[in-house]
Amino acid sequence: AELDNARTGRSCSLDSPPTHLDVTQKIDVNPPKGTRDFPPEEMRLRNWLFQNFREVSQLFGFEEVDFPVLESEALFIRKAGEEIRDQLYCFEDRGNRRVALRPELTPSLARLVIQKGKSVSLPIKWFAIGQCWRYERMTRGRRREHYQWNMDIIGVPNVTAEAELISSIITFFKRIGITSSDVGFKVSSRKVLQEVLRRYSIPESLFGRVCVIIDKLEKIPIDDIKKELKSVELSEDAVEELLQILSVKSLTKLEEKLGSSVEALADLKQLFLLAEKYGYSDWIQFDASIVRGLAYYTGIVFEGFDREGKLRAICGGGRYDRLLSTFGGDDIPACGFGFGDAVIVELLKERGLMPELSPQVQNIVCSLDQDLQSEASSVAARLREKGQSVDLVLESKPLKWVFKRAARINAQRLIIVGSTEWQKGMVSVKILSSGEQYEIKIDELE
Ligand SMILES: CC(=O)Nc1cnc2ccccc2c1
Repeated sequence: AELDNARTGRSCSLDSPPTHLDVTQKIDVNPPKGTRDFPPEEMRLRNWLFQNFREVSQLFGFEEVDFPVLESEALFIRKAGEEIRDQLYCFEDRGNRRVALRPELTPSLARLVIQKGKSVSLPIKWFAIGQCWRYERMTRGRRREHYQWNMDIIGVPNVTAEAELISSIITFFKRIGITSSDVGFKVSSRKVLQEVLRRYSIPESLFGRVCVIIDKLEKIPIDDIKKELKSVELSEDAVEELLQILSVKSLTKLEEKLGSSVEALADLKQLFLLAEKYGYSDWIQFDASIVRGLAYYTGIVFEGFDREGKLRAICGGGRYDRLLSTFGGDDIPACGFGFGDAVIVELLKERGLMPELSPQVQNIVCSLDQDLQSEASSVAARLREKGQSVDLVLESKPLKWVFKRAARINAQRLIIVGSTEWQKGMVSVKILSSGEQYEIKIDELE
């Protein structure tokens, strides 16, 4: 059976994990290709970033949610030629189920909204911070995982929802020192594309695919774009008109081209008016070429970009009014955004805005005398009961060693349990920043 299991690959490589007696070859201590460890310093930066994500989400009254990193593959099978589909980290589990590591959070959120159905009242305002995965050939040496912050508003049809989402991202940027001279938002609406396709009687069913192709503008040669558009039966004229419209950079020009009756125009005008009222007009600009690469967007789309043009999009989002109904749910309007943990760090480095995060501990407690180790433990316990953080030195070490460690962990106070002081029911304290030193009764210590 064991051999059989091993052959079919049903069991992991070893039935029992190697014990200390089994070590023959050294294991690879690096994490799997395209993935990262988070040692303390990197973890402090990640926690700082996520804390800001959380505080902004709560400032906007959003509730936190989360979902399994593993989902049914069916959640992400969209036939629109999206890159996210080509790189799906999917496999067959031991129960022969097709599953995937989530490449994004929105489909899981949609699934949970439908599952909750009538038991949650609209509008829903949820946020999540979750690890997302992709499997791409390591030829490109890119990462296979990243963390995404998502905020979504479900059940609000008008653009006040998109205006609110953009406001929350700007609030985040401001909190970490990024201004509208560092970053802007390109805003458009897919209803512009929809209108052009309608005028050339292109079937609605091709809408998602056309958007995915258009999103590759500036990423692949224009001729390939034209070829791909032709492959979805767009006529020469339709392609020309499409590319014409996409180069429009002002709402007035758009109105000239499309006429004032188009819904896209009304949405965009209202969004820019709301931006004015929020006070973030200088952060956003209309740019018809913005379509985003996810097939399910149906209306306003936006992306945060670095004005120096060195980095890839920082974040992006938009309206996806049809996603819930494609999952068999009711026709509920929805919009949201995703904000990755990679480009933002590059931007902070570029702008010299990386935070100085060092480990902090209030006390380091040690005993200089082997027999007083347990007394040191009781002092540590006492301080911790009072909510004081303590790094307890767990084996007898020379004072020089303790000072070195105290400096490394940034301890504020050194508490020494020494026999002479202990006889008097006291310990000696040293404030490491000032060097001030004094003795204190144990039960006065706090
Ligand atoms: C810059 C970066 O790490 N991007 C990235 C990394 N991993 C991903 C994984 C899933 C989907 C998108 C991803 C995007």
